Amino acid sequence: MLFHVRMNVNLPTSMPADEAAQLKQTEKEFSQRLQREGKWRHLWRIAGQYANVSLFDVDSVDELHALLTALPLFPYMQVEVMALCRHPSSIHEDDR
Ligand SMILES: O=C(O)CC1=CCC(=O)O1
Repeated sequence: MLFHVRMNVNLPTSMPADEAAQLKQTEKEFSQRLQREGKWRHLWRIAGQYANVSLFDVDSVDELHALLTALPLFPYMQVEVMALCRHPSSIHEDDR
């Protein structure tokens, strides 16, 4: 199942710089593991914003929820999810 996910990150300005850097590093390692596993298919920065657009390929909504809520930055994110299905005109066989 494919999901388009937008994540807006809002770290508190009061957070110490070393704590923010550690969180971002842990987030990076977590997301790169999921990318290598094929669960996090694409990850793009939204230009000019501390936000990303991602494509997840998971087995269920429950799995997506578990992955998103396990993100180290999750407590500081606003997350929007759109479920995707195959477009009849798509030429990409893996669009499902
Ligand atoms: O920087 C972000 O957009 C938040 C994030 C998600 C995965 C990652 O490595 O950083």
